Amino acid sequence: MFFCQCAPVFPPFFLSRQPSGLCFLSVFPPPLPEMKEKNPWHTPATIIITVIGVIAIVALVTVAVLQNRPVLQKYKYGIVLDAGSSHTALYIYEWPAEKDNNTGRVEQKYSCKVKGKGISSYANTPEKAGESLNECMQESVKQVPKERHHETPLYLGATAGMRLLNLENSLASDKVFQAVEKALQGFPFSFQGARILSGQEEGAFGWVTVNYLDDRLKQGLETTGALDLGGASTQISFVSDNYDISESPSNSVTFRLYGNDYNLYTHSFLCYGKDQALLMALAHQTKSGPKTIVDPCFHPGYLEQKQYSVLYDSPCVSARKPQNPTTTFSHTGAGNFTQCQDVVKKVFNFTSCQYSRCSFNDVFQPPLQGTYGAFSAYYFVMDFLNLTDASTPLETVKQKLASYCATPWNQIVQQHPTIKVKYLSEYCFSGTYIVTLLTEGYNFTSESYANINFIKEIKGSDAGWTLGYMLNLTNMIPAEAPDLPPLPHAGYVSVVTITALLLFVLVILSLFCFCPGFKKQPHIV
Ligand SMILES: O=c1ccn([C@@H]2O[C@H](COP(=O)(O)OP(=O)(O)O)[C@@H](O)[C@H]2O)c(=O)[nH]1
Repeated sequence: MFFCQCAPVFPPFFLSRQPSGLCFLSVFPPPLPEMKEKNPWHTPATIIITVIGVIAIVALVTVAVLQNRPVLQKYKYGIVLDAGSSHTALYIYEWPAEKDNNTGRVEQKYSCKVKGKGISSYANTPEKAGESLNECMQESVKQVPKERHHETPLYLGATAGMRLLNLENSLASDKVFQAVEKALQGFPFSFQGARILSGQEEGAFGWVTVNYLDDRLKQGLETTGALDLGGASTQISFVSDNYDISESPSNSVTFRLYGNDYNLYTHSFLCYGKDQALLMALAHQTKSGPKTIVDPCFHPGYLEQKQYSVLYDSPCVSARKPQNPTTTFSHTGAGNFTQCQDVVKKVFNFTSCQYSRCSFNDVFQPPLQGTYGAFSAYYFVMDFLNLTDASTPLETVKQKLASYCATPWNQIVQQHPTIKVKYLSEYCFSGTYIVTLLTEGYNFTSESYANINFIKEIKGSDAGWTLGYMLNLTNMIPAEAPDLPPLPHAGYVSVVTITALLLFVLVILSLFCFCPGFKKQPHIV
């Protein structure tokens, strides 16, 4: 055997012996004996487990997501027409279709103010009452998806204007309803009828609306009282712990909503809406049929010729019509808040009370309690006067009103060129009436006045009786609290995902710890 003794050399050169036995000088090192590192994670068992694990997790999470995925949201709708004394308003409500019996939140989608006056003003031309609704109704047809038209309930509720017309002339009131029903039946909705709401319903449904929108009913929180001021009537509704129903059962409305019992005090004062109250205040000043009245509730410099026949054309004042008055009278303003309050106080009867306590006109009222939402004309008037801020003390409200009433009429007209003169002229009276009704009438003090919030809407839905009315007629508020899933959708998916991942990690760890093959160090073959 011939051996080539390769002499040692210095790097970076190497000597390598070829199979022929010859030695070569090279810059490459001679190959080492073959070294193969085996990764234990690359065993077939691990790969199969990993693939199965990943597939299982993906499948689990997919099923969880798909099973509980909120289906493409579909909505249901309801339409309510509020036929008030001064105007009619239409509201469309919507709610998630799959939750219409309990948990779904009903929201106002659209509102439309009907042009012209309230339906009661069409007593002599009833067909026009129906026609007046067409524009808003046609818009509703566009607002509600076509496939929902036939199942969308449509209600018309009339309030104090129609209550008064019904008292005055029930035949005329029936004809107005016939015309309105005929018009509404011509639309593709599910018309559920037109009717006059009782004052108690108006008060109670206004209370339901406010507390529903505030989420107080579902959560069983202390409720908010509701103060509604219309043109022809006004309502006060609240829960009082000290309300003994037996003292005045006619003021009590009981509800069981979401598993809670409510004993609501409510009263509606017909003729004490701000328009009828103004007529009553004028009637007090024109008892003797004068040619001129100097009215402290109108601005200095205000002057308007008014007809006695128009002034007394309402059941709220007709009985007080003076004997043989002139045809017209001059209505001039004096702009004095304190004197205006004295005039306003005359429309209330504070002297007789057959109960332990009263508001006015011998009407029982339990002690005031909690906070109140004051809406409709309460809001319109106080918003115009810039007095909606709940932090404004009652004394400041009175001072601001006094200053506003004393402002000369020509200055007021100049400052508000876009507001109709008729409405503009009445804000001094309306503001004074609101403060007097709340303090002298309902007994709010300087302290409790701070609990009144003047509101137009809550979370995008108007405050008023219409939403509560629809919720009631569609059984949308259950008597008992609905059984809710313990977790919301997102929470459910998260829990399933995290649990699946934990399980996977656990399986891999246990394989690693308990299967000896997984512990082997890399080995050299
Ligand atoms: O944008 C508005 C809408 C209404 N009002 C007044 O608010 C009262 C609302 O009365 P509604 O017709 O609702 O009367 P109801 O039938 O409830 O007595 C009337 O005095 C209206 O003049 C207002 O000042 N601004």
